[in-house]
Amino acid sequence: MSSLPLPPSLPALFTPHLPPSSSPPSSRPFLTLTFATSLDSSLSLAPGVRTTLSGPASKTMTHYLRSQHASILIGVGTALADDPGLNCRIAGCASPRPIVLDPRGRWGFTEDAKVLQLARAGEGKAPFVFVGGGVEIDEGRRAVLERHGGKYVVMGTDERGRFAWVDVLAAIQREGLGSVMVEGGGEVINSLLRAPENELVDSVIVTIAPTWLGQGGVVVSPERTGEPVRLTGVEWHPLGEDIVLCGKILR
Ligand SMILES: NC(=O)c1ccc[n+]([C@@H]2O[C@H](COP(=O)([O-])OP(=O)(O)OC[C@H]3O[C@@H](n4cnc5c(N)ncnc54)[C@H](O)[C@@H]3O)[C@@H](O)[C@H]2O)c1
Ligand SMILES: Nc1nc(=O)c(N)c(NC[C@H](O)[C@H](O)[C@H](O)COP(=O)(O)O)[nH]1
Repeated sequence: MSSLPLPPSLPALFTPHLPPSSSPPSSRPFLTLTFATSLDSSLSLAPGVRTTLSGPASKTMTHYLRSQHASILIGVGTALADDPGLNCRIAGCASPRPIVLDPRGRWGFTEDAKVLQLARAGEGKAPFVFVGGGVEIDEGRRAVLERHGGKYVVMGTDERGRFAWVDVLAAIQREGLGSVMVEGGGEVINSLLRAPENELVDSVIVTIAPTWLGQGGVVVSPERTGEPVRLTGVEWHPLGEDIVLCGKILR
């Protein structure tokens, strides 16, 4: 796969918003929430539809962000819709460990999944798939995953069949992964932006693309469980025709 050139100015712009390179041991991983949105707050044209929003410059930034995290997390809806690679395509950069939240065991991947193709080629890592305790794991699929260096991680779920975010972060920490870049999709982002879960978010980096996707898209708009969620310490960085918003959630 062709690699993306890293503009020399990019790292300095984003370093203040990324996991510190050396820090005292922490009780949970550093969490960066990052995604690309349209002007009408959509992530994609419809659930299950892969939709390109980032232009080339902000896409390179996303790959740089991937290189700066130990892990990258998506929901199974994104795994099913996008068949993502979840690696870093900047030459010489380390790829993060993909984590897929799949509480009901819906992800029926084969070894043709892009993330596994990349792992086989040494261009990425195989995923850790977090499944709910009640899921009957297909042994063939478990073997495929483990052959590539991935695995299933079994987790408890709440009455709605969800994982608690504190449990997700504790499991990531147990795997020795000190940081996580949460990339989407809609359910994952909205469940993390609501209070009190948003206390777990250390940094927010949003690419805003100059387009309206129209009604019917997968929208970022968290359930209102407290005060409006506002960013502070904000920086706006134009990248190509997009603008990238960085900040921290105001406590
Ligand atoms: N523009 C972007 O940056 C971006 C990023 C990612 C995905 N997307 C798009 O978003 C769409 C997918 O979004 P979506 O909302 O359908 O799916 P999603 O990726 O958020 O996955 C939803 C599923 O993840 C699991 N999940 C989510 N939160 C959980 C929690 N707290 N505990 C346990 N499980 C949890 C559940 O099984 C849920 O059904 C796709 O169209 C994709 O292309 C866009
Ligand atoms: N930054 C960003 N801009 C976009 O326009 C877009 N659609 C995504 N979507 C994020 C989601 O996690 C996708 O699944 C991966 O972007 C798939 O991409 P890869 O195959 O891993 O390169 N992310």
